Amino acid sequence: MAPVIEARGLTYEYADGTAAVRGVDLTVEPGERVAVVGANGSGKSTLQLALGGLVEPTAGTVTYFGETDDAEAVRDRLGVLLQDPDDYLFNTTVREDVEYGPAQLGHSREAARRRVGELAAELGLEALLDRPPFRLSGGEKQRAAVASVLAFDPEVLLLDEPFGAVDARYRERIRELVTDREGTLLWFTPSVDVVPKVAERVVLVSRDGSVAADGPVREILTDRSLLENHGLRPPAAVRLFEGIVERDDLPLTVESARRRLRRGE
Ligand SMILES: Nc1ncnc2c1ncn2[C@@H]1O[C@H](COP(=O)(O)OP(=O)(O)OP(=O)(O)O)[C@@H](O)[C@H]1O
Repeated sequence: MAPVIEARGLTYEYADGTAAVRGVDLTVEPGERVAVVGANGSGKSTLQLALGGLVEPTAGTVTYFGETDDAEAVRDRLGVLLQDPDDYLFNTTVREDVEYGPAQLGHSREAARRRVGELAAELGLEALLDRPPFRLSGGEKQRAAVASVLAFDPEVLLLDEPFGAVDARYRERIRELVTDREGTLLWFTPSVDVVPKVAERVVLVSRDGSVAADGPVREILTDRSLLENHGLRPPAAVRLFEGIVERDDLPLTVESARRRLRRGE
């Protein structure tokens, strides 16, 4: 099967000359779960826009499904969640916003309603569906935006900081909704702690917008000097056990660190 996304020499410069993405080569295979991590301002959001076909690259190419360079031709297969939930919520009610995607794709009204009902229950939006989106809190807006992207069940999800202002309970729900589904995932975030739970591969973006490293989660998240050189640090569980157990044995999540402590290893 052809790669879902294949970027070659992908570069994006803003009008003021800021080169936010530089010469990125990235191949994402069907079903892969990739976390794109990097410090604030390293270019993750811009990379997401360029990979999602929402900005025209200044140089380089992005090919989708081995078929086309035109993101609009595959728009219904890409679920792009931007960092700012206000970009999604433009209808009179939250319900209309969440139903918008499935309706655009010609799903039956009944199927759309059912899917929206399921997502609303999962994401605690039921009481909010008939409210205007601008009356929601930051975390509620973020949950509604996540629901609107998941509602049309795209083959590829490109999520920029989907946790945003969301509290711990709904973070867990969003994480489950996203990882329980089949399909390809690109999760863009400056916080590495969530990465082992959502991805098996990490792309580390350098402050100059290029790719500094691309590899398995364990290899990258246990490399303190690599992460520190790029403005990040290892996850809490790694920091706790660093120097106490071998690198290959480091727990990557707090949950596995806790299990380790319980067993007294
Ligand atoms: N509209 C714009 N015009 C000019 N420069 C911009 C614009 N938007 C972003 N930038 C710059 O591009 C660079 C990359 O920004 P981007 O938002 O892609 O980074 P990021 O890694 O997503 O950051 P964060 O973790 O803070 O969300 C930064 O230097 C930023 O200041």
